[in-house]
Amino acid sequence: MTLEVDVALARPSFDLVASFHTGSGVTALFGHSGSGKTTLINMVAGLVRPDRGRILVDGRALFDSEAGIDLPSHRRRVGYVFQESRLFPHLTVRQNLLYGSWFRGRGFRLGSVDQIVELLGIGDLLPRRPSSLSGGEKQRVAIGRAILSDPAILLMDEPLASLDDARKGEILPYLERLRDGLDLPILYVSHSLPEVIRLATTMVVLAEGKVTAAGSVEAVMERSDLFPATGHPEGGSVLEARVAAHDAEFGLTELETAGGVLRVPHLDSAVGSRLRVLVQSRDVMIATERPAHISALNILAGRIATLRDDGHSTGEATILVGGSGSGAGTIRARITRRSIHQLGLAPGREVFAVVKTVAIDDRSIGHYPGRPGRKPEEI
Ligand SMILES: Nc1ncnc2c1ncn2[C@@H]1O[C@H](COP(=O)(O)OP(=O)(O)OP(=O)(O)O)[C@@H](O)[C@H]1O
Repeated sequence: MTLEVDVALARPSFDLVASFHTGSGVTALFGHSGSGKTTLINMVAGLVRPDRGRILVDGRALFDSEAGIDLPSHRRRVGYVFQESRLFPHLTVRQNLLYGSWFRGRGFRLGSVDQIVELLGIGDLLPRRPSSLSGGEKQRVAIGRAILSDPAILLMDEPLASLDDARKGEILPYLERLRDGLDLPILYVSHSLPEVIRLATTMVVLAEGKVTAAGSVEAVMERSDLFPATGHPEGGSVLEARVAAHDAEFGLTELETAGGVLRVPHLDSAVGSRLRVLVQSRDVMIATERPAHISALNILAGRIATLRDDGHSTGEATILVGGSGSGAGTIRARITRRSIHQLGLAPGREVFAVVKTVAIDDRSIGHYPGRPGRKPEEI
């Protein structure tokens, strides 16, 4: 599947000019509040009309100003999940789910209703009404309803935004199952970096109505210059990792990365699983000698590649860990300008990156899309 977007819209206080191409899996539209994410996803849905441009799904034009095409929403074959579930309060969960299927033609590409119910774990909820469901359950039903309309693409606008952390944690595995179990591309609006790292295959970064980067999550995260414009001055880096062992005594999981072993709180992933880990730059400290007598369990040896400061109080160091060449990984550390000065940090200097174990949890760990052990380029 492909999604091609090349659109422009001028509003009195806001211009949006966006162009990107993406494929299967989850494409995250990432950017800070007001960057144009909802406007863009609404253009794909047919709720906002671009001034000019084209939007194609698998080569099929949903909108093409030159050709005079502007399909109405109900003919676009898009499923839309909003921040709040927007279920019909007077219908049961079963009726809400089937409502989506009333609008589809014959045949359901994505599997049976039972399969979708099973995939989302909502079988027990079928006779209930939305008012008796938790926020996470409502969102799972809303996702089921959107899928059962048999869309060619699923649009999700911050579907976890109204949920607390516990509910978010509950729903994320279902989103991973959707991504890996259905042949359905998902355009996913988020301003949560951990969510993007966990779910997305591709990332499109928006700032002030412009696409500032688009590509694989790993490649985009390499671009530390992007993050100030996204409202995340403290970006991070994504390390490729493999589950090496579980330490039952202390409730830890050991991850092998290019830079060395990372110990993180216990993860529910089998030994051998391939993961990616977001290490946020604010969770990394730098030492010029290997620290001893320190509580942090993760000390990675490396060399400073770049150093940049904001001219005020803080700076960011990019540290190459695990040697050079293709085996190397990158870690970023956000530290004060005073520390840069006191430690005499400079590009080329050998240092140790210290990562707090508790800074990495389920929400900053993503399974590679597809079956465990597969890398994105193999899918
Ligand atoms: N109907 C409208 N008329 C005029 N301006 C609008 C309209 N809808 C949105 N805007 C403006 O367009 C800009 C982008 O808004 P949009 O909702 O797309 O951003 P966003 O990235 O989704 O933000 P958030 O994360 O807060 O939802 C904002 O400046 C907003 O005020």
